[in-house]
Amino acid sequence: MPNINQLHLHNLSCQRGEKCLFSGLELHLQSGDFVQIEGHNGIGKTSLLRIIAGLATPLKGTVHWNGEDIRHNRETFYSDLLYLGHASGIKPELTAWENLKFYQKISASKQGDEILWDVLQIVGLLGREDIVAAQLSAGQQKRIALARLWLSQAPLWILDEPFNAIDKSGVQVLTNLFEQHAERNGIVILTSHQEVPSNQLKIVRLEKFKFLE
Ligand SMILES: Nc1ncnc2c1ncn2[C@@H]1O[C@H](COP(=O)(O)OP(=O)(O)OP(=O)(O)O)[C@@H](O)[C@H]1O
Repeated sequence: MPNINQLHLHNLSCQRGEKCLFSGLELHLQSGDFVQIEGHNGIGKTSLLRIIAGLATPLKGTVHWNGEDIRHNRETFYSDLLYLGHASGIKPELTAWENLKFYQKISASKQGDEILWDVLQIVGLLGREDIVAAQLSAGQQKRIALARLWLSQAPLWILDEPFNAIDKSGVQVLTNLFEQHAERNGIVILTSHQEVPSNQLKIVRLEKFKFLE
């Protein structure tokens, strides 16, 4: 039986510029949770994801991963985390294949090339693997970035708008992957401006924690 992973956000407040966006945010998540952070444009969804990923500092509060404050335990936390932000993080001068190979190398994966072909097929880029990313469409570039999800061993996935530029069938394939990841002891936290076709999804409404002046 694998250990249960736990993420605990305690009393989080966030300030951007002069403005306090949210305060007193409490959230306990554990393996099996597939969560969407919801709220209107500008409420602070990206800011919250960046705080959870340790990329931004909250005004107040803490993020604990498996009982440890992420500020005191960065190495373990980052090896357990896959964060995909708005920017795709792919290298435009490399081909789709080279981008995946590069990711495989930096994540010290022991998997061989075979899985890269499988993943290229799943994300619909087989046959386009030799084209440099800069010459692919926005949706195809996004698919290269998302292909990392199939190569990742990290239990915690934090995904900012993973469905942007992705067509309807792609949204379904990704949603199925997120459900499977949660079922396999993982945690998925995402934002999305489109509906997520899953009945396993839990919604966290950021309005509930909006800072009222
Ligand atoms: N670098 C920055 N400096 C100051 N304020 C910022 C900065 N980046 C964002 N903000 C402000 O912080 C607020 C929250 O931005 P954030 O991107 O977290 O919102 P969001 O809920 O993800 O929005 P969207 O749905 O439009 O993606 C916005 O009002 C924005 O103007």
